[in-house]
Amino acid sequence: MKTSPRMELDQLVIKIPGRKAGNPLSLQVFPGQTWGILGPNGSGKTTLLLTLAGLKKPQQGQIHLAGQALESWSARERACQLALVFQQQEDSFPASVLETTLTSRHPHLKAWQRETPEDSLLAQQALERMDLAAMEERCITTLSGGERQRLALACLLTQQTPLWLLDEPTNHLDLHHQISALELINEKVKAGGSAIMALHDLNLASRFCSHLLLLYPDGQACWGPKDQMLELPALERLYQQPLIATSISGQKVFIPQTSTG
Ligand SMILES: Nc1ncnc2c1ncn2[C@@H]1O[C@H](COP(=O)(O)OP(=O)(O)OP(=O)(O)O)[C@@H](O)[C@H]1O
Repeated sequence: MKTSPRMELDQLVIKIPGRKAGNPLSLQVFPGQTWGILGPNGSGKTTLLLTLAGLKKPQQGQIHLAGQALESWSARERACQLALVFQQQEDSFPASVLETTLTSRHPHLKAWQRETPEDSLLAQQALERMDLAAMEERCITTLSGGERQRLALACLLTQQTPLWLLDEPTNHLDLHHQISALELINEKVKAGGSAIMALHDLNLASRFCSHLLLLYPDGQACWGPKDQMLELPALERLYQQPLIATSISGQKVFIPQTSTG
């Protein structure tokens, strides 16, 4: 049986203030795929993710989520389909780590319904997975940058959606937690989920993405399976940065060239 795309972009043009319309994006994200969005600062990665989340209107084109126009989903139904991690987490009030994680179950509950013991268990398991179990009673305003990012990932996990949209998921994370976050995403995708994430680290993109979308600051774009996208000239043009390409254990690795070599 043919698998249906989890998300489909059809001639999508995002709105970037002061920039002329970029290349229309037409691509399909299937279960089992991790798409990386690569591009320099200001190229539109966050704007694209916000547009895919339904939080910004596109300039033109269509987005389909699970076969249905994105705008036709109610906010609650949409939150059962896709979960987000964005760069700045705004906390509306000083709740505990566990309470905050539990709010990710709300899209799955009826308006009057309280969280069940199963919801609490899911939240606690997610906190455990993100090494935050010992902090579940802490007020979120006391967390460090990396701990906050891990909390955002724990919330994503607790929301239990088939699609994850992530804006620089490794932001603020130490090396161990960067890899553990990306392995979590991989695990989710291997189990039939899908992820679309903006990344600045080419080597992590090479290792953890199946597909890449390259966004240029002038609005040009190209996309496809990662092996076709990880070509030196295209990447050097993307970042305006000379690179050295090598391979370690069959994995492409890129090192920025500096004026000293
Ligand atoms: N409300 C706004 N008014 C004016 N310009 C905006 C506004 N929102 C975004 N922009 C501009 O749109 C462009 C794309 O921003 P976006 O945050 O999507 O880039 P990005 O690729 O995610 O960048 P970074 O790598 O720095 O996170 C940037 O030049 C930004 O300054």
